[in-house]
Amino acid sequence: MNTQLNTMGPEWFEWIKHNIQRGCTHESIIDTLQKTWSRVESLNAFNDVLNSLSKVDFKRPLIDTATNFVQLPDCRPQILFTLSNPYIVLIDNVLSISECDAIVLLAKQKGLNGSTVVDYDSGASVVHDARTSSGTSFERSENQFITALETRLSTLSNWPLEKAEPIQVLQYRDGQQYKPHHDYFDVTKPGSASHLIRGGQRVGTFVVYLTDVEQGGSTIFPNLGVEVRPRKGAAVFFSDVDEQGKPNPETLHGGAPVITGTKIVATYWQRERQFV
Ligand SMILES: O=C(O)CCC(=O)C(=O)O
Ligand SMILES: [Fe+2]
Repeated sequence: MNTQLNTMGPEWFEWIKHNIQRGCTHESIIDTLQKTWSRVESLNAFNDVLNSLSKVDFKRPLIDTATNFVQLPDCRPQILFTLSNPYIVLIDNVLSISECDAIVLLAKQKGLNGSTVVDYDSGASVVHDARTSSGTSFERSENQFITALETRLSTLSNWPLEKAEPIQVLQYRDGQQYKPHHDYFDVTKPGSASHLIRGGQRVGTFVVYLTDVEQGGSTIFPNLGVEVRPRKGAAVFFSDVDEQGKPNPETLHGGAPVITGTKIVATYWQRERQFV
């Protein structure tokens, strides 16, 4: 590890770029960097170079909203609302009522535990009063309902399911909420590096409503004055990044407290690259 007060000079960035382009494994590049630099310095530099390479022709998940319905092989979701910047789309009939019930049942059978948030400094998952829901996560293609949901969301947004995190199910009741936050990782925070290395930035978020809620529980976008009320089987999608791939602070959003009823959602976060 580097003990002098050096910062990584441009020759290191060139070296990383050269090695990525000649096909070295990411692990081997990071291992070599760590012989001279700390883990966080190494991961940050590596992520910076990888990002600068992928931004040349940046693409993000997008939903085809040319027509009001999207014909998928096994269902026909309906577009109800769009906003261009930040890019938000509200889609109804992503899941049928019985599919919602099946996913809720499967999630409850697994057991719902206190939700966590990412600690900015360490990157660890920690329980925090900003997020009081409970939840569980499914492995990719864990069962027929999860596979159907992942396939629909990836087809709808033209983004392969390999570039997404496994689906999580969250439950909120009696005042539980998720205070406004961003889903993207703050690249200036040391705790982000260990997340970014697993597939790059979060570029798309789906929140799929698995229950109707009597009162409260909206997905809120405080900077936009937009509030999406939960509707069983519907989903809200938003791009966490702008057209250039830069994290978009206007995507600030939260889950408002549930006042009456139970809100259960499935979340699906999409990454720049394959999620590992
Ligand atoms: O519950 C919601 O409406 C939003 C959930 C959310 O923002 C998240 O899980 O990151
Ligand atoms: Fe979120």
